[in-house]
Amino acid sequence: MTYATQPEASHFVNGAYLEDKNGPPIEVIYPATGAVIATLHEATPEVIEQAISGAQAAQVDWAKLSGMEKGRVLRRAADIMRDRNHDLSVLETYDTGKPLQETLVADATSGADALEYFGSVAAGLTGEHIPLPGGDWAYTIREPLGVCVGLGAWNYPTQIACWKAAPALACGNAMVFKPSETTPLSALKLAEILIEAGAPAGLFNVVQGAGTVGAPLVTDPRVAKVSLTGSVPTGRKVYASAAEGMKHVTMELGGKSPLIIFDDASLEDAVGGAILGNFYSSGQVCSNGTRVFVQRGLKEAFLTRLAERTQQAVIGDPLDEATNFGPMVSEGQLQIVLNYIEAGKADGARLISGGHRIDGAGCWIEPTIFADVTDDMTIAREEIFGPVLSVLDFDDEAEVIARANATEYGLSAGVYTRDVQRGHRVIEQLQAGSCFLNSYNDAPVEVPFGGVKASGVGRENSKAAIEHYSQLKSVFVRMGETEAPF
Ligand SMILES: NC(=O)C1=CN([C@@H]2O[C@H](COP(=O)(O)OP(=O)(O)OC[C@H]3O[C@@H](n4cnc5c(N)ncnc54)[C@H](O)[C@@H]3O)[C@@H](O)[C@H]2O)C=CC1
Repeated sequence: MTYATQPEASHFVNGAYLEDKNGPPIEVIYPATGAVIATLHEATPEVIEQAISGAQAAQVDWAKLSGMEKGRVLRRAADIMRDRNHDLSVLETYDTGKPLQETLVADATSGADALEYFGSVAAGLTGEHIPLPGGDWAYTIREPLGVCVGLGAWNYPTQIACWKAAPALACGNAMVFKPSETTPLSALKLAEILIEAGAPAGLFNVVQGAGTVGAPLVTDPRVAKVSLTGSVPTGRKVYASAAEGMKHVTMELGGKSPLIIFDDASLEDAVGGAILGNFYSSGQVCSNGTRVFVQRGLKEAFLTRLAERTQQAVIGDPLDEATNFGPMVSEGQLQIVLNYIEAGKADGARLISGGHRIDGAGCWIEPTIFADVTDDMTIAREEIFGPVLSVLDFDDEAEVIARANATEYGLSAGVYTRDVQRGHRVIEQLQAGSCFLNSYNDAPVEVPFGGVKASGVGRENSKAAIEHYSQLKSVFVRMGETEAPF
């Protein structure tokens, strides 16, 4: 790797690295070993001020560029990211602990897709012409919002930064991005790359810190929009505080998504979907299908095959490309997951495999499968955000739809069946923003992504994201005389 894990400085503001050691230190831990790989500092009020005022200044000139010009910068950034995918992936593995086998294909590459996609749509962002009676007409102008704030979670740091920056910048906004304090490294690389690609200084800034740094970003009157990827409790706080300032929001929050497997499903595909939807990124994926409803006829065969395939997980050095199951992101998250496993046992769920911390340094936990889980158990109700798969039994379609929807969340849902009509019929009734039929956890940039109910507001990716980073000005044009009553 050519990148050092210790960045040049903690923040990236106004086109350059910026340090202010007066902020409390943030130790970055490599979760596979527990080693401290970098020390950064939380942003002080002075750093936050520089970032917001720099973004505000940069946004004015950036907005004046044509869509073609803006798009060209984003597409160049996408190319640079792809060229450096290997080094960026290694850095992401150090930051998160996710195996290199995953980060090589799902992080910087997904970020590059977003930059390329929104770089390509930028030139097509126009208003419309609206003919009116009597020869009058109106037109609309699609305008940027101004300075946008992005707040990231720790599970997909590069992807989250790009999914927010790319549509924001394509629409003519500037951004101040605050990564999760657990994974602060990779967003800095995006900031460097955007400058290299020709973005003006101040257009995309990175400031470090926890909620104490996020909160003043959200309330700053110069900020027009806040996009958060995080938990539901944080979402409630950030949404409420953004509402005070009547700001636009995008909320990409947590889930407890159902994965419904009918007994006519392809067993191998259904088991594959359950593995993807529970153990990829060691279960630290918001859209995971953690309530696996299996129709009773397939239950025992499903459990047997799932346990067999889970035994084949290659758990080990995340930098070894053969490894496909890594550690939890942090000791704190590990303890949360272990507590949920204890709750599952205490509630009477049947432990099929896993269930323990893996001895040694780092934050390792076994991929864990529970069977005979019932709807009222804690592990079936609360988001665990770790490799804990719960199998629930069901008999018929209407019953499973009602049970799948009986949650405050609504991020994702999956259905495995060979009956095409049933597949679509069931999905139509599921309360979820992103649904999968005979698949799980796909997130291509062309497709809208986001939740319903407590799982979120707004959509990322696709043309839908444009609506969340721009606003329309309507201009009415009268061609005749102005008629007034007196
Ligand atoms: N729907 C989606 O697209 C995704 C959702 N998530 C969700 O994220 C959660 C895990 O990530 P975490 O980092 O633990 O989430 P978190 O909610 O603890 O933090 C998210 C971000 O918000 C910041 N923050 C916390 N309090 C704040 C406040 N009062 N004001 C402003 N900013 C504040 C944090 O520093 C962090 O950058 C899970 O619930 C997961 O489901 C994760 C990935 C994708």
